[in-house]
Amino acid sequence: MNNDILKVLYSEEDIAAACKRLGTQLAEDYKDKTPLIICVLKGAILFMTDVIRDMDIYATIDFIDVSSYNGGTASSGTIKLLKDLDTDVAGRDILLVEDIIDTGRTLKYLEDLLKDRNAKSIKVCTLMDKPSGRVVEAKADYVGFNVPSEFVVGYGLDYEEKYRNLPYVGVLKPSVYSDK
Ligand SMILES: O=P(O)(O)OC[C@H]1O[C@H](OP(=O)(O)OP(=O)(O)O)[C@H](O)[C@@H]1O
Ligand code: HPA
Repeated sequence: MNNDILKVLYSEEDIAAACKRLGTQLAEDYKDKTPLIICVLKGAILFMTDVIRDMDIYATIDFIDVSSYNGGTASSGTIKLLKDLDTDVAGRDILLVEDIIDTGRTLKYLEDLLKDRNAKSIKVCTLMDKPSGRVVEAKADYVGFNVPSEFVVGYGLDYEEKYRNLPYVGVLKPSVYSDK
């Protein structure tokens, strides 16, 4: 699997430092609240489980599974809700945890859903933000890295459902795509 990687963008050490920085800031900002931390599956699974370790506050967690890339490198434009939350979000302070914001469509879909369900507040923490990909307006409150205009994999992010278990974020060799 490592042989498919052209270059590493963010190493394990880079990611650990970002998690510590963000987790510490989030703990400070939410110290007087008990937020509901929502992990957006599947991509955010590694990031969410790492960043919450640096948050010494009371919080509850839940998971929602939405998909629009269907394993490929481009957004289909249609967000499918694959698994809904178990928690009632009405009146809750929500922290959405994402791996990446690209076109912004997923985030817009989730924010609309949470507003419809009367969440008290909604903030967004993303490991990566790719502003060059934006199609709809979407903004994160906490960002680990601003990424260049490249398709990235690893640390939760996939290509054809693979590479999620890489401990770093990188870019695939072109041959991985053209071999198909
Ligand atoms: O800003 P956008 O263009 O909407 O892209 C961001 C979303 O795309 C990816 O999810 P994906 O649909 O690939 O599902 P996955 O997390 O299960 O891989 C990623 O995990 C984000 O949730
Ligand atoms: O660059 C990306 N990589 C993997 N999944 C994604 N979903 C949106 N952008 C990306």
